[in-house]
Amino acid sequence: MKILTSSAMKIAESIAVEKGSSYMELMEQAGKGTADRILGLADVSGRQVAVLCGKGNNGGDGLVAARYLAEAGAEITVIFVMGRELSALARANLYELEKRRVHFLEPDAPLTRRLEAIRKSDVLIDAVFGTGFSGELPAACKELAEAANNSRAIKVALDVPSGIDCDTGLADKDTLRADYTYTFAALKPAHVLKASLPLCGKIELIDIGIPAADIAAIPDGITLLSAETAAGCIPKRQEDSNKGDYGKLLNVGGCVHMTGAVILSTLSAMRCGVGLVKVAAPQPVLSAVASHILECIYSPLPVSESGSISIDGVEQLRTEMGWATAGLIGCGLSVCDDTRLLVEEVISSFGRPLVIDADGLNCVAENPAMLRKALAPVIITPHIKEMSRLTGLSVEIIKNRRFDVAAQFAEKYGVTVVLKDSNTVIATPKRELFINGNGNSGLAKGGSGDVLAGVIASFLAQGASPLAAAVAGVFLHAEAGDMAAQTFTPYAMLPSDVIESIPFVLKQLL
Ligand SMILES: NC(=O)C1=CN([C@@H]2O[C@H](COP(=O)(O)OP(=O)(O)OC[C@H]3O[C@@H](n4cnc5c(N)ncnc54)[C@H](OP(=O)(O)O)[C@@H]3O)[C@@H](O)[C@H]2O)[C@@H](O)CC1
Ligand SMILES: Nc1ncnc2c1ncn2[C@@H]1O[C@H](COP(=O)(O)OP(=O)(O)O)[C@@H](O)[C@H]1O
Ligand SMILES: [K+]
Repeated sequence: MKILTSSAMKIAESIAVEKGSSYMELMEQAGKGTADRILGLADVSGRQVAVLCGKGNNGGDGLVAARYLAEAGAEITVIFVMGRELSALARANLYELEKRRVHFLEPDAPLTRRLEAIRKSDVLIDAVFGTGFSGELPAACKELAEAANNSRAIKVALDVPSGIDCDTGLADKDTLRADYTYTFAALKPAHVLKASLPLCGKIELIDIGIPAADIAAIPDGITLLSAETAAGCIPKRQEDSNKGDYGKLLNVGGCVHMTGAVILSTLSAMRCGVGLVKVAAPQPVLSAVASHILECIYSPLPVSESGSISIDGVEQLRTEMGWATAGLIGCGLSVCDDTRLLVEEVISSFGRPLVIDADGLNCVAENPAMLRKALAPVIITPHIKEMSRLTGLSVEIIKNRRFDVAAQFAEKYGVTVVLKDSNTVIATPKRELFINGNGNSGLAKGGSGDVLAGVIASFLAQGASPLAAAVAGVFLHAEAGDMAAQTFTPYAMLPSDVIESIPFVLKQLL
């Protein structure tokens, strides 16, 4: 399913108009679709319906819905929240509505009357702001928000609850909380982002006459990951095969202070079907790996004074790179002069697809241009803070502009970006964008990212394209997290439980 930002939505709108629809017709469909849904929820005849109406086209949608609900016998009160100077489309629909028996509470009506109308409403339609909103709710809206949020009415938000920026999911603390959000033509990022999702109630998509094929063709659309898409990206297995057919993954990482990361990524890679994993790590780390995993093989590397892989291991690493079909570097690696040099060496001389995670990325951060030296595709898997180090942008900017930041980095350095967060975003060098909606707060624990890196690297080693490996990996990892949370709760689940859940999720997907 395609998700459209506010600007992409405008493109969809203009394409629809070029093809013969009109802005007025689109608004009519949005308002009528809303009224139909409300009539499916409740018999409104003789009941109180309050419409909180803004100045823009979101308000216009509310006025159209009010007209249809008035025809169904509802007692309508329109409350002008932001004044009466409406957009041209909204104004035309206000003119139509004025011909009906409808109460209008003018902007200068006493606050008590407006609050009373909200309190006694059976259905409350939030048509103050839609895709045009950003920033903070104005005072005029805030003074009604509390009454709206405490109202016993069925609360229906048009497009997005007012107070939410539909592109970033940023929500004003006084956002009008909806029981239902009816959104038009396509979901917007706020309907998926975990910051705003809980404020939307039940989200329903209303067809306003823009064909799905046109929505799918919008170049700036963001694809929401689904089980079906992920399943299609998992490499196939043949009965007549041997371990050599499923790839050889070289997992370079670990230091004496961090032994668990490389264990988690190796285990998760093995659970996802790779034929062989070789762990290239300092000797003391390999002892820990050996006590946890029976099935992988080892390449013991010399240890530097700080307990990391020493640069003296570079020749051995070059030999191992010749053996592998894909690589993973960074889990528990640590950042020091030796590892920085090693990471640059691996990027510039490994001729196979490579996943760079965690400290591998921190080693790259000083000079991301080294990514351009890669001889084969690279996937980077930064969390927001690591992306901040890579780009020099603040965490806040990255969170608020996650699609642009991921897409621009992917394009600039020719890598596939897996920007991890409560909603992970995938961006390719061709500006394709994906977002993940599943997963839970139980994944917000040290080690979860190592599990994901192993999953993606495993698919890559088996021959999946970088995009397919990222799509399958991100979805499967979050789904395994959801399964682990069901058994253990988000509090108690551990990254190792996520690995234990992988087989069951694979069984469902395949
Ligand atoms: N796209 C489509 O296909 C279709 C779209 N449709 C509908 O149109 C909606 C989009 O309409 P829209 O563009 O008129 O914007 P909308 O959300 O009504 O608000 C704009 C107003 O809010 C203001 N404003 C913003 N932030 C503010 C703040 N912090 N504090 C105060 N004011 C603030 C902003 O002011 P400005 O920034 O311009 O000064 C402007 O006056 C969309 O969500 C859907 O419901 C449907 O009809 C079907 C077809
Ligand atoms: N609240 C959340 N909801 C869903 N997924 C989450 C949440 N918090 C973290 N995750 C996921 O968990 C993983 C955490 O990765 P990371 O922060 O790199 O962990 P570590 O480096 O400790 O292994 C990422 O895949 C991220 O998408
Ligand atoms: K709204």
